[in-house]
Amino acid sequence: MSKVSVKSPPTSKSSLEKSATSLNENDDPSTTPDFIYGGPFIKVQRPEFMDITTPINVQLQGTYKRSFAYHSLKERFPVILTKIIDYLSREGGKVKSANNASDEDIRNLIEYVVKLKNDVATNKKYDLLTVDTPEAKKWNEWILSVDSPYYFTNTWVFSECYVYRRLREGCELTKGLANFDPFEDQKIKSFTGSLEPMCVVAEKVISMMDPSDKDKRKADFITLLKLCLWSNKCDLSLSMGEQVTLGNKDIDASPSQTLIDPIQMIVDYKDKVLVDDSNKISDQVFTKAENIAKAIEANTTFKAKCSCQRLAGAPPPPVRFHVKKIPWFVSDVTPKDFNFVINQCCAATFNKVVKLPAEGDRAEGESEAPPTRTVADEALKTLGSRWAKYVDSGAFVVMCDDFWTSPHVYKDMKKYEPNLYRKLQFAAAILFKGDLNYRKLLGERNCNPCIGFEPALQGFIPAPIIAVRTVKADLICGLPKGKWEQLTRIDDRWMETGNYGVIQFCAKAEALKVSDKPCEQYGDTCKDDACLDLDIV
Ligand SMILES: O=P(O)(O)OC[C@H]1O[C@](O)(CO)[C@@H](O)[C@@H]1O
Repeated sequence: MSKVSVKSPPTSKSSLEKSATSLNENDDPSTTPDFIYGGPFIKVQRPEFMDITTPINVQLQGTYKRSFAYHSLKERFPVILTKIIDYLSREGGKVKSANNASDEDIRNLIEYVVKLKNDVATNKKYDLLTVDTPEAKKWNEWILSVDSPYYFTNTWVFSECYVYRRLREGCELTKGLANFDPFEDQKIKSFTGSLEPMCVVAEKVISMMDPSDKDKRKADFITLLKLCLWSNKCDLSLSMGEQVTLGNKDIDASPSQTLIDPIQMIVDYKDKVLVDDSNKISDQVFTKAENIAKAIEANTTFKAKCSCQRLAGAPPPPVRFHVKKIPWFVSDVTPKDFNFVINQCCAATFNKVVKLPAEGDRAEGESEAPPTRTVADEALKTLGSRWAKYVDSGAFVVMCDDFWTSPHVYKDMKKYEPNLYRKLQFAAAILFKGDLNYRKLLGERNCNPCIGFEPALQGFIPAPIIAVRTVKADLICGLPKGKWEQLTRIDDRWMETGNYGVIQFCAKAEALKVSDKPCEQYGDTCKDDACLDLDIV
């Protein structure tokens, strides 16, 4: 079996530049240098830090001291960055030999991350990026265009994305660590620590591949959506790098542990799904899929058309995975991670006898030995091989557009990346997984939790949108009246835990208009004759 390999993009490097003035939350704005330079009578207007949660209809930001943005910038980022510093200090030898790097590279990167950590914690001004790439130049334009270029007083999503982009620059500026992934070790541990639930899920997925009737296929699709939802709990940025296994049990070799069964977890967590559009999604995707299948059988020539009726090029392949070009939010997938997962599944070795939970009222330890189950790697290896074939045949395509690692929210894609918006228009549906995607779908705006999903998207609907998200940040939409208040009364931090989820769907689609941005090739908008694929972001 040839190893799967989707290409990673090139990187480049240059020297570091320093600049900083800072506003600390305890500083009195009237005594900061800007006030003095501005002359004794020109008061510098800066957003104050307020001891409140994020107000309704404003963007998440670190100045609200009871917000998750403030907690993340003040408490979580130092932990995430300290883990990298500790790892480089402890495992520098391993990192050096794996990357053909020098002691100086390790020292420079540690120094860079220490400065970054201090800059975030003390609310320094953003530094400009100094690597000389077109993408870095775009970042500098964005940095120079924000109203308040400080970690706590700019939107949280910009500051958070900026920190991960700076981490990348720290690697790019070294000689030997240009391709080093500071989160690789944590991601590998997370994978190997999840082999048991993955083997359990693989057996279920393999069973779905047998020929079956439409109702069973739709039910299976809904099961896959819910597996996608709850696997999102395994997010290393939320856990700050601590290993998270589904079912939250330490996995050890002895059979004393009961089975970690994500399929059962879907049932157990049923009431935690606050919005469940999975039936509507399943209907929409199946209808589209059947139309495509009929068209293919009838040898239809799929044409992607501009509204000027000229061909806009061959339609895209069926399934597209939009991954991240650089290491991002700790557990986000890069092309290298995509290859790793498929190759590791193909070569998985796992075999364990686990106890099944005691049934009925028979307490554990009664005379009969509790039932057990052998969890083995066969199904996972079969699935891995099938996925490898899909990559080789082009049925799976991996893409990593710069836009996904930019600080922009999705309603601004038409402005910053209209061709990506246009590419997405071909899709039967676009599945956005995760909390950061959800924040960007909602424009990082703490909207009224009861407004519908479509209005919350603020015009970002290149194709039908599916959002599958465990709730990890303080914004949400589509809740039934009173639900938000009910959950907040029980636990006012419920939105930061990952213990609740939504599966939301907007069936509408809105192609780029000429007023948005003419098609570069044909001076008009592109429309597609047939939706061919599912985009997974
Ligand atoms: O992997 P996901 O689900 O996008 O999680 C990333 C999200 O998790 C956090 O890192 C922690 O809540 C957020 O800052 C970010 O929105």
